[in-house]
Amino acid sequence: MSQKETYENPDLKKERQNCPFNKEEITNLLDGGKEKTAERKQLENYILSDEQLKDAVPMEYLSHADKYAEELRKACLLMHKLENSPAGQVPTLRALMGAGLGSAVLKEGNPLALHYVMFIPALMGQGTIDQQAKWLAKAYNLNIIGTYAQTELGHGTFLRGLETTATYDPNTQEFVLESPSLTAYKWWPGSLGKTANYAVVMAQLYTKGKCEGTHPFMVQLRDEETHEPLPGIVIGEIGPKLGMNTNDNGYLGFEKFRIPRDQLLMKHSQVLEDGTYVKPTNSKLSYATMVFVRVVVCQDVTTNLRKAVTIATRYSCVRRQSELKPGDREPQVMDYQAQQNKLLPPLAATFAFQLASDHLWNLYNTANNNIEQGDLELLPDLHGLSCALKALCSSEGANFVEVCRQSCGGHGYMACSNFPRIYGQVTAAETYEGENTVLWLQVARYLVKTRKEQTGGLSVKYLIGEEKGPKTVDTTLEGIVHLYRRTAVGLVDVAIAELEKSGRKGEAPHDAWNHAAVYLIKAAQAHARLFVVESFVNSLKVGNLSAPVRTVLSQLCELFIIYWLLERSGELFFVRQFIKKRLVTVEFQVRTLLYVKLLAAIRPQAVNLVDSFDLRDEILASPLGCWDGNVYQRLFDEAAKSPLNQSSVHESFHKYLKPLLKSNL
Ligand SMILES: CCC/C=C/C(=O)SCCNC(=O)CCNC(=O)[C@H](O)C(C)(C)COP(=O)([O-])OP(=O)([O-])OC[C@H]1O[C@@H](n2cnc3c(N)ncnc32)[C@H](O)[C@@H]1OP(=O)([O-])[O-]
Ligand SMILES: Cc1cc2nc3c(=O)[nH]c(=O)nc-3n(C[C@H](O)[C@H](O)[C@H](O)COP(=O)(O)OP(=O)(O)OC[C@H]3O[C@@H](n4cnc5c(N)ncnc54)[C@H](O)[C@@H]3O)c2cc1C
Repeated sequence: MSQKETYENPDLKKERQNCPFNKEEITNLLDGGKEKTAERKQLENYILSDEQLKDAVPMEYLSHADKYAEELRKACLLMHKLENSPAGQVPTLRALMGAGLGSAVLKEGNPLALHYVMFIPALMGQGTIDQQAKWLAKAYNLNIIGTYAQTELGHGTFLRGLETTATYDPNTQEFVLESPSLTAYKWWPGSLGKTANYAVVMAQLYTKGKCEGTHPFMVQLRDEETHEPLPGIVIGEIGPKLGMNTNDNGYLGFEKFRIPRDQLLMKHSQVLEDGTYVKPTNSKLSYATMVFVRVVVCQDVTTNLRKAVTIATRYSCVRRQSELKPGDREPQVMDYQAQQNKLLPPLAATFAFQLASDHLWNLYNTANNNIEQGDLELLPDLHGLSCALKALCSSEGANFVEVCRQSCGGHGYMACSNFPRIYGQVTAAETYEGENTVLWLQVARYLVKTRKEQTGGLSVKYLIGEEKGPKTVDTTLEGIVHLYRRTAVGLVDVAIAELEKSGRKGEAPHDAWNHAAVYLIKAAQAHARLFVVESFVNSLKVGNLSAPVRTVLSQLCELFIIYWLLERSGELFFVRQFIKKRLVTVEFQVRTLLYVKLLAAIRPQAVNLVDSFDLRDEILASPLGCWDGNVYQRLFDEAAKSPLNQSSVHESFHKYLKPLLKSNL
């Protein structure tokens, strides 16, 4: 453990005794190997021991502007620390940008995040070699700080509807950027409000009088010395949000703002000096930065979920409430089956999401290397899978975080529990980088196309040809996975039947699509769940796991896939064969029995499992989830920090309350 205190709550101590598996083995598995664990720990010691990176007062008590200034101070200090990092610059940067180590220092949001997460990836993915040579070193050295400015006040989802224009002027060989209306103003880009002085801006490219669609442009926004907005740039911050308040999301307008021709990022398409437009091999290549972030979001959400589950699980073993057996001592709330039903599925989900995200990350790297060589074959599968997993992990993740909060009763509602921040971050991921419903519909488009044309990538191969496998109840893991597969195929077929029905009624394809949306979304979600479940089951078949670790992970895997099946049992009714063979009822009864048994089997290992995540107290940032379980003392200590507790009578008493008390109303 990273920190062993002298005090350890006796209930937690008991939970940790006789752990049947080696926690470190799971830690290493999640980190990606023993060396990676050692590297992470070394890095955490390096960063978290720096007194200057600690908060003097909890962020909640600072004003909006002070919060920003304080997080920016720490973000800049972190960047200085990169140079001497024991783990090397790149691994340190990665760790600092995510929901793990970075969030222990920058709790309200990193004002430099967009620079690393989108601006640099956009330069790499969209810039030519020459453009990269010109800008990348400056960006890496932090001589310039950038963001990704795409969304506008009027349009975020519908990129073809963006209004910002970049019109080529062959006389001066410049593009003229213009925001033709209020709704054309960029709105939302992170770091834009106060931090960034450059941006990759997505705008409709006009040349020779023709619109060629949205393209990425490298744009300087602020003076490199004074940081004042350049003439023709209207810029500001959009104000407080549900969470991530120091990411300084901003707005941006252009008033006939000119940039040189070579600031169109021209890796995939070009505008020649005379204004001739050269098309990309695929018009969606300009969307590639979003694909990258969707992949990363899955990992980030998983880390956040791990934090929420650790806090709720430890607290649930410390918290004693009510009566289980009449007259007995109040039990740990974790001993209620109802509490296990809340917390063990999200615990299992952390493993399921991580394994699926690992698969997606591998696909991303392979596809990206191929794209660099001009081979776009994997692009549709990458787009389909990244949309599916981003939408699934963020939506399920946000629901699970909220359940974790509720499982901590009143104390879970305290800001210091850290649930509000974790929730704020996870639910943001349901919206940014493609609103989830919109992404589900993109996935459905790919599924329908695959099923109809009988051709598609690896993740949709099961939709090609007749499905095989047992048609009766089969209680093995393989049997359950097959049930997921049949449900996913069945729902795609139901959606296609719905589309065809509307077609026969004479509806145009776009109307038919809109009228089948409920079915299409269900099909896309079933597909995403199938992928996660298959990844979990297949991952347990390979690898050098010790028998005790394999046992507990298999239990979690089984629990999770049964949990989802029961949660979504309604969808089985859409698949006609299941009803015909009365499969639904049998499935439901058999699985519920097994599910309840698994809750009881995993319960004794819950604390050991979250311990194996090896999340330091600074990362959990919650009195409820600390390793030592000293919950009540820590809650008291947090309350003592409230400015309202710095005097016994607040000055407002004399100003307002006393006159009221004396007024005899
Ligand atoms: C820290 C985080 C900070 C946050 C930052 C942000 O939020 S930044 C802001 C984040 N903002 C957002 O995320 C905005 C979300 N909106 C979007 O991404 C797009 O507007 C859209 C994808 C919804 C539709 O786009 P559209 O109307 O242009 O397209 P269409 O529907 O007509 O489909 C045509 C074809 O293109 C295919 N295809 C589509 N995308 C891709 C792709 N990436 N790759 C490959 N292919 C792709 C699609 O499959 C279809 O193929 P088919 O069937 O013909 O073979
Ligand atoms: C925290 C945060 C950070 C962000 N950071 C950035 C950033 O750095 N850079 C940037 O450019 N943008 C950023 N964004 C913007 C973000 O990408 C958009 O908000 C997002 O893509 C959703 O677009 P929208 O706001 O236009 O929603 P809308 O599309 O207006 O969604 C409203 C509703 O309409 C529905 N809807 C829309 N289209 C369809 C459809 N075709 N079919 C069915 N339903 C539909 C949606 O499902 C939703 O329910 C950020 C947003 C947030 C919240």
